[in-house]
Amino acid sequence: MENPDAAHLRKVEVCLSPALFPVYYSNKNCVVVVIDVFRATSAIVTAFDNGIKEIIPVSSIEEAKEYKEKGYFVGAERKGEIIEGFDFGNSPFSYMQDQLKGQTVVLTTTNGTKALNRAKAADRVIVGSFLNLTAVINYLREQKKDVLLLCAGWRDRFNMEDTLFAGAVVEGLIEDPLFGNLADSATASMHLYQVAKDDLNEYLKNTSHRRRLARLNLEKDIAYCLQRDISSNVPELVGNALTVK
Ligand SMILES: O=C(O)[C@H](CS(=O)(=O)O)OP(=O)(O)O
Ligand SMILES: [Mg+2]
Repeated sequence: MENPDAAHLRKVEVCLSPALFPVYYSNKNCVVVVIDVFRATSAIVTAFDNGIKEIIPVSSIEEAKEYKEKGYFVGAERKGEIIEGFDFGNSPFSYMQDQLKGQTVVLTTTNGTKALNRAKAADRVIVGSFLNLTAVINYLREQKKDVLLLCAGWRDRFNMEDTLFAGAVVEGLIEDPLFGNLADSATASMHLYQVAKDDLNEYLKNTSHRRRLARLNLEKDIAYCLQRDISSNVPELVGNALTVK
């Protein structure tokens, strides 16, 4: 493909924490990719792979309780653990159950669902994880819009795993010269991914979230979430619910 006119190049930016969400992307003709690799967005992608109809992300435990009282299946997690009284937390393995096929599920998590709600103001909001990496890149290349990769991070702070995924998407996007307007955050994330990509598991061994989940005996979840391209689903926020086409 020929190099497009510089004036028409698409912007690609990485937002390293929901607290830094740039106003520029609110109500704008762009795609926001919400990223919470450990574990919310990996669980969401897995849920759709298992035939769940839709997921309603909510920020607070109170909202989740209201849905629970109405009879919905509700996943609720804080600090890596299932909140008492709910059906499950945010382990991808919880979303592989047959009883969830065709169902609406409500989800609240420490970081991921908050980032999703923060992104709502944008024109299009999709969900990314290593599980659907190439599907996300292909979606963005088809849309040809500006791209914001929003890392859920941890409690409004930077984390490594979400930034690495953002870097992987940037690396995939720049094969198309249209995506030639990279913010410094996009270039830095891509360079980080290029250092880590041959052994993500090893590179992430001494990171904060990894230590937190390892303490909770969630190594199996980590190994699952670091698989690349096992899903072709790209969940998209339509109204207040995530669905797939
Ligand atoms: O369980 C997770 O994966 C995390 C919990 S923690 O607060 O980072 O320990 O939640 P998430 O919202 O999926 O980042
Ligand atoms: Mg996380």
